[in-house]
Amino acid sequence: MNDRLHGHYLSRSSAADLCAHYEAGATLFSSPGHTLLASGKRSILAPQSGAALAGAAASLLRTARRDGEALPVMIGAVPFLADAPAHLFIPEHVMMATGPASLPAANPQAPPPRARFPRTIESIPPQDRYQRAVARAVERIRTGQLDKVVLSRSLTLETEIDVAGLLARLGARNAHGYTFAIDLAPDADGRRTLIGASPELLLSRHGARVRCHPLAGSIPRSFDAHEDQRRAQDLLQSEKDLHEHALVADMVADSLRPYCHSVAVPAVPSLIATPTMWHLGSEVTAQLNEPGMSSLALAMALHPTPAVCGHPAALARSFINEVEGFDRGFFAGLVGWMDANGDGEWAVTLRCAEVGAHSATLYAGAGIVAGSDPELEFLETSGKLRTMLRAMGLEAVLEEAA
Ligand SMILES: C=C(O[C@H]1C=CC=C(C(=O)O)[C@@H]1O)C(=O)O
Repeated sequence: MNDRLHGHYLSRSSAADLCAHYEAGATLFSSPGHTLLASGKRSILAPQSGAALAGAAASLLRTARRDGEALPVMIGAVPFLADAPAHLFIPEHVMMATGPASLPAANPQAPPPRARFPRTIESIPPQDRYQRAVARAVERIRTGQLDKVVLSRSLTLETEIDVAGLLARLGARNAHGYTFAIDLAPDADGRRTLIGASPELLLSRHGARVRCHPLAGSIPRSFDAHEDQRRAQDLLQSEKDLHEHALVADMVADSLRPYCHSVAVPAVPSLIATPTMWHLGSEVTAQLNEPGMSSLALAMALHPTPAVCGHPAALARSFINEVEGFDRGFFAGLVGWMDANGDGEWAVTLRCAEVGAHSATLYAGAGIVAGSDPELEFLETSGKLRTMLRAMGLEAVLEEAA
């Protein structure tokens, strides 16, 4: 972020202060580098197709600047599907601090909150249908019709969620990731919040410096330290996971090349740990050719990567549409912010839920390649759902949902 932003527009709070001041209706985005707390909506971007989104966002930021806003920032979420409406806005007030929004007072080892068990749990698709869809995907991949597809599932819980408490716990447990709570347009039932803790940076741009950190290839963690290490080492050597990962890292690098030079991809991926999962990750760096290409424009050029859709993308998207059985909405899209210079950070919208007044819908997916095992892929999605369920104090929901 532009250093001038520290000067006037944004106050000098600590990231922990900002997280502590979050209340339902505000918007917070936190990365390892920056935390932004926004309130009010000065202007909301009108619905746009994916191709027109970045241009319209830049133009709204220019208008805000012309109207006297010294350093406007746009924040919000873009859905998985290019033709579904994004929710991006310029807030009335933004406070920004350096560093992630982990609350020192919130101990990651502390017992989870005592939550009331949901009145109903709806799993779409249920386990048997999810596993059949994986088996069908594997067959298509083996016959050469697809290389990879990401199949996901959703879990809708009828329950009331304390969004501020949930955000504080997510921030405390995922300080290395991207924690967010985006106030969405309310529906007939009231306020809706997109909340989560994603481990995956789609793209950041600061001046000419561009960074992406694609993840793909995963295994759930174990409470047993020895077993946990064994799983991590297996993942690093798994041919299936290395192939699944390479499809994403190569595609990210190829998508940057028309706009960037010095695109660097590590020769081998490294291990990335979240409290519930091990992942393979590659930090891709590049230098931007055209200063006019904003972080959102670049992010949209990458989206959807094979970490959330598949390869080839159009075929994977139509297979997802055929078999998943629910609307992904903002899940597997992007979430983040951008300033009027085009600098910004966009994370992949993962390990998240859309929370309404009386229900929450959680999402998780897994990348399917030729070597995928349907039951292991289902267990992988359960591991990913644990990020949200553990912070909600509702891990027991997984047994019920299976
Ligand atoms: C689709 C998800 O994860 C993606 C990101 C990291 C690893 C993934 C995997 O190994 O399948 C997925 O591609 C999710 O968390 O719901």
